[in-house]
Amino acid sequence: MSISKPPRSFFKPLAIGAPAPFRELPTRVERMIHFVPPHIEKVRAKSGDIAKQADVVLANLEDAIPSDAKEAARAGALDMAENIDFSSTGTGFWARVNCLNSPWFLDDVTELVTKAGNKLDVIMLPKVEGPWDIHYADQLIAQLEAKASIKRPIMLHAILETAEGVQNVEQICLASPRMHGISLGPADLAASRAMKTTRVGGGHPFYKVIEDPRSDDAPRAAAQQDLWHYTVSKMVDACCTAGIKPFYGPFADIADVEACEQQFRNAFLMGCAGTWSLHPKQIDIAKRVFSPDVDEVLFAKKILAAMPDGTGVHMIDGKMQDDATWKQAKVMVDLARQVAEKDPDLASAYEF
Ligand SMILES: CC(=O)SCCNC(=O)CCNC(=O)[C@H](O)C(C)(C)COP(=O)(O)OP(=O)(O)OC[C@H]1O[C@@H](n2cnc3c(N)ncnc32)[C@H](O)[C@@H]1OP(=O)(O)O
Ligand SMILES: O=CC(=O)O
Ligand SMILES: [Mg+2]
Repeated sequence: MSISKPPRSFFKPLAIGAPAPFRELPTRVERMIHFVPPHIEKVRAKSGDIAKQADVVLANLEDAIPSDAKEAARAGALDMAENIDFSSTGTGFWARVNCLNSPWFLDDVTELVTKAGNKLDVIMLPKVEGPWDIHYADQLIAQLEAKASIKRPIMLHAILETAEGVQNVEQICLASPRMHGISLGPADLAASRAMKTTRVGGGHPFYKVIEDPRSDDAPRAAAQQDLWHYTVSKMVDACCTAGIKPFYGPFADIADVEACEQQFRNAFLMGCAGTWSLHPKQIDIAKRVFSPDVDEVLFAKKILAAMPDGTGVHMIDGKMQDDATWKQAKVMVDLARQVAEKDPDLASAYEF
């Protein structure tokens, strides 16, 4: 016997008076989720300007906030909700709460939902291990939404950062209509898996493939491989099956902008919708990488124009096109249209 909810119940609010969950995710460009440490007044003061540049601004209450600054960070997040105008730029406002087994989770969620619930788009939930974590947070948020008469449902975004979470990622994605997406958490995940790296995201010089021995005894060529390929692939498939969005997570070598850009680009090509930015200079990198390439968009537009009903076979610039490549082109052009609405320069480059 199945223990999943009957289809008619899946979209019912979990508390009387709570808003009904979204049936479709709101259409939003979310190329980067910019992390702000809200307990630092100087940085918080800049987050109004950051909100004009970033697609999403997130008040971080979890890791990177010292335990004696947790209350200050929570108060800072409420201050951001009250004093920053996110709506005029269509910028998302998110908060990363402390994890479920911490002493701060309950107060984080209670205060955020009851005091800032009409401003908050998404709660990011760290260290999610299975669908049971989502069910608990889902029910609690619904009760608080009802109590505070919140008008629109607050979504949930899980971080994939434990071996158990990776094992259960499909059920996590399908656990609730409140789910917005999943981000890869390579630091906690590396620790959970006992991976032998101190890096946060990106490659590792010791994780590589080398060419066969050479007859001239010359040094053998080697190329670093992607430590995160398996997890990102699994996350993308699980998210797309559930109709939610996959994201890359943090890249902590702030000075190495080239490696950051490459890690972001790999994630973009594999299907991720966006990434995290930890430092202002990562915002522009993410914007560049997660906006589709102009030449690819122009080529995709040619495919759509050549096959108005999306069927048949055509040759364009020497390349075979058919119903499948039409769908690939549509992914590219649909995203370009969304990006173009936010970015007039790209709108003209994409020739909309
Ligand atoms: C594994 C994980 O969980 S990752 C998620 C948790 N980690 C985080 O959220 C980290 C967020 N980022 C930060 O705290 C900081 O960027 C740090 C600690 C990484 C680096 O900070 P700094 O050494 O101060 O960086 P730097 O000196 O280059 O900063 C340049 C300017 O940008 C500002 N700045 C730095 N980070 C941010 C940020 N995230 N948002 C807004 N402004 C920022 C600084 O205040 C500074 O401003 P100023 O020139 O007016 O003084
Ligand atoms: O929270 C993020 C991580 O990499 O851990
Ligand atoms: Mg983490």
